[in-house]
Amino acid sequence: MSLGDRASFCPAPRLPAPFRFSRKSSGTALSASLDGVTAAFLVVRAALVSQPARRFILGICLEVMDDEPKPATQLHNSEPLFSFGVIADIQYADLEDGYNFQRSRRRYYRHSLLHLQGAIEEWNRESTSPCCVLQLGDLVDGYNAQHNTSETSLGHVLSTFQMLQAPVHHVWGNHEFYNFSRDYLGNSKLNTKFLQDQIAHHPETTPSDNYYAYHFVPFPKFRFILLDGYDLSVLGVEQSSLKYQQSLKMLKEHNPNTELNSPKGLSKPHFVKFNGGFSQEQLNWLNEVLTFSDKNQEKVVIASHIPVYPEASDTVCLAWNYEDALAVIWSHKCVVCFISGHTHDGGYSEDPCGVHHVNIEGVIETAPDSQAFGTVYVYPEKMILKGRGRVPSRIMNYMKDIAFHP
Ligand SMILES: Nc1ncnc2c1ncn2[C@@H]1O[C@H](COP(=O)(O)OP(=O)(O)O)[C@@H](O)[C@H]1O
Repeated sequence: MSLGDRASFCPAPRLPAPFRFSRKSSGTALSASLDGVTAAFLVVRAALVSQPARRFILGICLEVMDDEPKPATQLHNSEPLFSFGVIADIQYADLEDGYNFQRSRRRYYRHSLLHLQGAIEEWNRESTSPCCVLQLGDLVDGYNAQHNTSETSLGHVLSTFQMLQAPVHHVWGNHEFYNFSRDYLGNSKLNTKFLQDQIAHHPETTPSDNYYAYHFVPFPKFRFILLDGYDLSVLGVEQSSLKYQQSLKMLKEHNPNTELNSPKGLSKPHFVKFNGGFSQEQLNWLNEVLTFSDKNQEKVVIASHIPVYPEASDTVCLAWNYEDALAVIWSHKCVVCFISGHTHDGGYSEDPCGVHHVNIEGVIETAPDSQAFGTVYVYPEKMILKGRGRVPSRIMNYMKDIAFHP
């Protein structure tokens, strides 16, 4: 990546002094205060130091600019090639407001449907219609199962989605599995695999039916990949199945707690029942698709319910084998961003290989007077996420140099 790419978004005179930077939008991670002189020094230094350090320093500068949501008009004034919508963790249930497990965040079960409706109305009003919407999982809340309202609630959410003038791609989250079995989901409207694209003469890029993942091309040279973060999971699968047994073994090896949803005392707190992982079979498939995308000089967007990059997420929310997913992603140069949900608090970080990890703030924990969704505008040299409400706007530049091989 040339200095020019980053520096155009990080001019020294615009750096506030002192300023605060954060690796996570929740503000719970690395943060520091630097004065303006130090900031200017860092920018100059960035041109001189090694590539990884340069990326890190310039990444900080970019994040400083990204901390405040900005209107899209201030970010870019030419027409995008295309755009797409993102929304996460709607978790609808016809229930009074409640709280998360720690009782630290209010959950607006009923209002989440109105938030979705508001998002759809805005996407439909956009001058450039989004080519699609990525629904990042947890569409209906697990409480529906206890109230016998799983199908009714799913029906309400899906009929709301029918107002959308663009196709929606559904990712599956843990709350899908609290309500439905994997077999049920596969036969439901939440299975949007029929929207996948096939790559002629490359059968290795066709996903197997053992996991719910696929890829599609919304615009020439741009490929979107939906991943199944509950491919290895004890949720939604028959206890007699081999996958259940393997998943339970993996979970228990890292989590000795009686309550497997509890991360208490764990050195790897993401080994909890409400997370899951990627099978080697799915990772091999991902590797084949990314290999094709590299050769075909494509830019790739990956969508998953569960995040894979610790700096951008609450560590308790990461995929069990997030390191394996990162190793595949980092061995290719085509991936621009990894967009996920699950954390509800959101988060962002650019990793050392220039992949932007974006966790979209959850609708379910969004107060009625706010919003939580976004539109990503795709340009030849970058993507710009225009966040609404508590979703911050982000600039995601493309890497121009070769892939980093860990
Ligand atoms: N620290 C914890 N200890 C025990 N159970 C937990 C803990 N955190 C979450 N859970 C349980 O895990 C499940 C998923 O938690 P929830 O907060 O609903 O997930 P999500 O963030 O996906 O909405 C719920 O049944 C919840 O009660």
